[in-house]
Amino acid sequence: MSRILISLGGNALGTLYNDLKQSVEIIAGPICDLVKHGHEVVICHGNGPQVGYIKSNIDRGAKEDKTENLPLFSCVSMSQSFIGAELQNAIDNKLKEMGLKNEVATVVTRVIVDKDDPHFKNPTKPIGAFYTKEESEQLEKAGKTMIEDSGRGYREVVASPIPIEIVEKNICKTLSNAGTILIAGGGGGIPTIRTEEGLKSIDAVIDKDRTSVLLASDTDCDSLVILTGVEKVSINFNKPNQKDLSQMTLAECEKYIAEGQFPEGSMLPKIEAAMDFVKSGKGRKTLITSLDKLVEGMNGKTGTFIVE
Ligand SMILES: Nc1ncnc2c1ncn2[C@@H]1O[C@H](COP(=O)(O)OP(=O)(O)O)[C@@H](O)[C@H]1O
Ligand SMILES: NC(=O)OP(=O)(O)O
Repeated sequence: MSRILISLGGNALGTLYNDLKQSVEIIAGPICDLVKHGHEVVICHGNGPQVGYIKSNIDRGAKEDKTENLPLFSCVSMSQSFIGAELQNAIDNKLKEMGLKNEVATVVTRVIVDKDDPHFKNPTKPIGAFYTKEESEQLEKAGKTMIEDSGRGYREVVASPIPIEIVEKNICKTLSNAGTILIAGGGGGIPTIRTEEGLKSIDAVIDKDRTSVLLASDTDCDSLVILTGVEKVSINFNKPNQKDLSQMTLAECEKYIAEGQFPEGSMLPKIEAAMDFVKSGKGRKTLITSLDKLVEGMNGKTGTFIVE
């Protein structure tokens, strides 16, 4: 039996509400299967598309309907409860169907960051919708920072500081030790700084793969599985000479990072998180694969394993 941290990609969960509904259904079965076979599961999910949509709807409402505007960190909190609740429904229903008595809970999670983190000055986290080049140029003129995102179109990017500490780490450990299927650190957690007046949330979107490594350590997970939009990590991604990889050692990861094989706003944080997890304990591996390949990947039949 092992305790597995499953990190679910925000883009892999789907950009639209119906995509999200379908994705949570796809993933609920294999997660409950793991539980049935005696494993314990901790889930961390992304929120890139969802937090962008929440923020732009709130911005539009504030402009057109005279409703109040809300900070980005509030939108991160909303994305945690919104995605968490969808996951809880899908997992709960599957648990009942399989005759399992485990419970599932989402913890609203704040994550400490450094207010002087240089990432605040250099936005790298893509959020919201994908735009054409022309639309992106218009949005840049309106003050947004835009990037080209892995051949999928142009997206707004926001600051993504490095997560330092999960505020609710003891609660997460207690719930996990009690056999609860835990959903925490959603959207990378609500970015929060320590000030003389106390804790204060701050506008940014933390990378959930980096937060997953902290959560895995806080809840004593022995495996990390990163589920995203591709079955395998590649070199020369999206080029005619693309090569899909079944395994990468830490040394190979370093080499490919130095070659610029992994973009900052998408695959790079996953590889760096995977490497951090592998380094955190002897014999640890990280699996990166797609949402629908969790079982095959866990059986060693597909995906990319990052190993020592
Ligand atoms: N070298 C690479 N190998 C595989 N996928 C890559 C690579 N470089 C960029 N990508 C892209 O990165 C995506 C994963 O990043 P992203 O969509 O941000 O993740 P998430 O699913 O966590 O939201 C993949 O679906 C793929 O489109
Ligand atoms: N917060 C975060 O990492 O989201 P994505 O998984 O959508 O990039």
